[in-house]
Amino acid sequence: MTVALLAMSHSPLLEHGDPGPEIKAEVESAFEAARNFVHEYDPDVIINFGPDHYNGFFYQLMPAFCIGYDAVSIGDYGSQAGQLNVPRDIAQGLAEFVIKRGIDIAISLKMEVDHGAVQPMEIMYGDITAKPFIPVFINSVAPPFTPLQRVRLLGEAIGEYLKTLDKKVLLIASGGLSHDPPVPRLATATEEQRRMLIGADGQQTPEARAARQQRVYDTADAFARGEANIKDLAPEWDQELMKILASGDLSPIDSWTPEEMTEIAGNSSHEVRTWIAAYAALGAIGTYTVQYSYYRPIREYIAGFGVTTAVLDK
Ligand SMILES: O=C(O)/C=C/c1cccc(O)c1O
Ligand SMILES: [Fe+2]
Repeated sequence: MTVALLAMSHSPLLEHGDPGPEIKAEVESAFEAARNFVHEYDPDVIINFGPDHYNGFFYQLMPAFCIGYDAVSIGDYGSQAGQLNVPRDIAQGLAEFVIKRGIDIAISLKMEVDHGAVQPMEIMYGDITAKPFIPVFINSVAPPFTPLQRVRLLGEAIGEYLKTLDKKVLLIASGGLSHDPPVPRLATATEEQRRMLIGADGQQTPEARAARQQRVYDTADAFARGEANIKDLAPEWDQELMKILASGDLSPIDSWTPEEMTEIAGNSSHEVRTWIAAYAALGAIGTYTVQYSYYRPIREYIAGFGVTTAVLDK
C-alpha cells in the first residue's frame, strides 16, 4: 500500500472568469505541477473527497457523509457527464470498515455527483473515467454541518482502511477554500429555490439550471469589479488552514465552528472539509510532507484558490 494526496480548489468559473494572463498562467502552472505529480505517481485507485451543490444530495435526505458504490456525474457547468468507474468491492469494504469504526456514513448504490467532485479528474486526466474512483461525499454546502472533528475522524478511519489495501492510492480533495458563491440557501430561498434545495421536482430543468449558472457567472463578474453582494475571500484564514494541514497536526481545527467559518470565510468555506478528511486519512497512515503548495485569492473564480500535493515520509 502507498498513499499520496492532491487537494485543490474547484471552480465552475475556470472557463468563464478572466483574472488576466499572469494569474491564468500561474493557475495553469499549478495544475501542471499537480498533473506531473499525479501521473508520475500513477495510482491504482482514487479516493475522491468531494462536496455537492444540490445536484446529487438534497434536503429531502441530506447525509453528513456518503460513499458511492456506483456513481454518475450529472455534467453541470459543462463538466463531463456519465458513469464513473467505481470499484464496488473496494467502496463496499471501505464503507463497512468505516462504519465499524463508529462513523455513521451513508452509502449510495446510485450516487449523483457534480462539478465539485469531478473537476480535479478532468483537470488531471481529461477524463473522469481514467482511473478507478471511489466518491466520498462530504456535506459542505447544506447546513447544519457535522463538527469538524467528525470529518477528521472520518478521514482517519479511511486512512486505517487504506493500510489494509494492497494498492497504490491517490487521495483527492476537491473544494474550498474561502468562498461565498451565490448557491441558493434554505434560510433565504424563494419558494422555487426551496423546492430545488429539497429536490422536490427531481433534477432541475435545463432552463432553471441555465438561469442558476448565469447567476453565478454574473456574480463572479460583479465580484471581480468589487460590486458583488457576497462575502469577500479570506486569504489569511485560507493560509492558516493550509499551514495547519501541512503541519500534520490537525487537532487545532477541531474547535472551529461552522458558524465562525461561515462568518469569516463564506457559506461555501465548508468545502474545506474535503481537505481536512483527505489530510487526516494521509496522517493516519504516517507522517507526511507537503511537496507542492500554491495559493492565491481569485475573485474571478470566486475562490481562495489552492493546490497542494503531499506524500508520506519514507
Ligand atoms: O453554482 C454552484 O453550484 C457552485 C458554484 C461555485 C463557484 C465558485 C467556487 C465553487 O467551489 C463553486 O462550487
Ligand atoms: Fe464548490
